[in-house]
Amino acid sequence: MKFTETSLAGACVLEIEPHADERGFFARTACSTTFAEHGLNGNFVQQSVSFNAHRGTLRGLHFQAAPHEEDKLVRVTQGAIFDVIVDIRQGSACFGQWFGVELSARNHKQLYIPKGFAHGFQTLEDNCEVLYAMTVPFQPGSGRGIRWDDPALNIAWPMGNPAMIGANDRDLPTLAECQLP
Ligand SMILES: Cc1cn([C@H]2C[C@H](O)[C@@H](COP(=O)(O)OP(=O)(O)O[C@H]3O[C@@H](C)C(=O)[C@@H](O)[C@H]3O)O2)c(=O)[nH]c1=O
Repeated sequence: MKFTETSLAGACVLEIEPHADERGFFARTACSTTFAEHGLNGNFVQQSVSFNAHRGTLRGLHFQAAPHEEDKLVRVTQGAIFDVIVDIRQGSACFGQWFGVELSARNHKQLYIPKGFAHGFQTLEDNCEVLYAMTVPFQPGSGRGIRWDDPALNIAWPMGNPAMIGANDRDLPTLAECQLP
């Protein structure tokens, strides 16, 4: 696996190193030992899938409140998304900054998102399937969000206004209005 740190310290883009032959290829997508060597937590306790029928669908920006903050590893098994993280670590030099990367079934890239980040994505195609691995179990009631169009964040969503967005994501607070972990 190739690890590339993003502009937001601690968050990494991971690329596979395929062993190719006439059948196709084999590649490791996660390894707790290798992750630890890069300062990442690879001890995932849950995995979930998100299916999105329509291009332009937006989910986010989400995080879990303390003490349930989670590290996440995100990848796409069908279609393509623009995946976004926002640094919400109080005292961080990058607080309030965002980073985005295209994750697709074709490029096999993954985004490692440490605790202290809000996360969201916009689908770039119809029928996108997104896989998440998390280091902390889902805690009903601890989910928090920041509005996708917070002017202070100024995220350049590639498809513009969401073609679809969940009811819970329509009226989220801005980062400045949020109670942070
Ligand atoms: C996130 C989550 C939700 N659920 C349930 C709660 C709810 O009834 C239903 C749908 O949940 P949501 O509407 O919150 O799903 P969604 O809006 O897709 O939430 C996800 O958004 C992206 C951006 C993330 O980063 C994820 O961590 C997660 O927050 O699934 C679980 O059972 N386990 C989970 O881990």
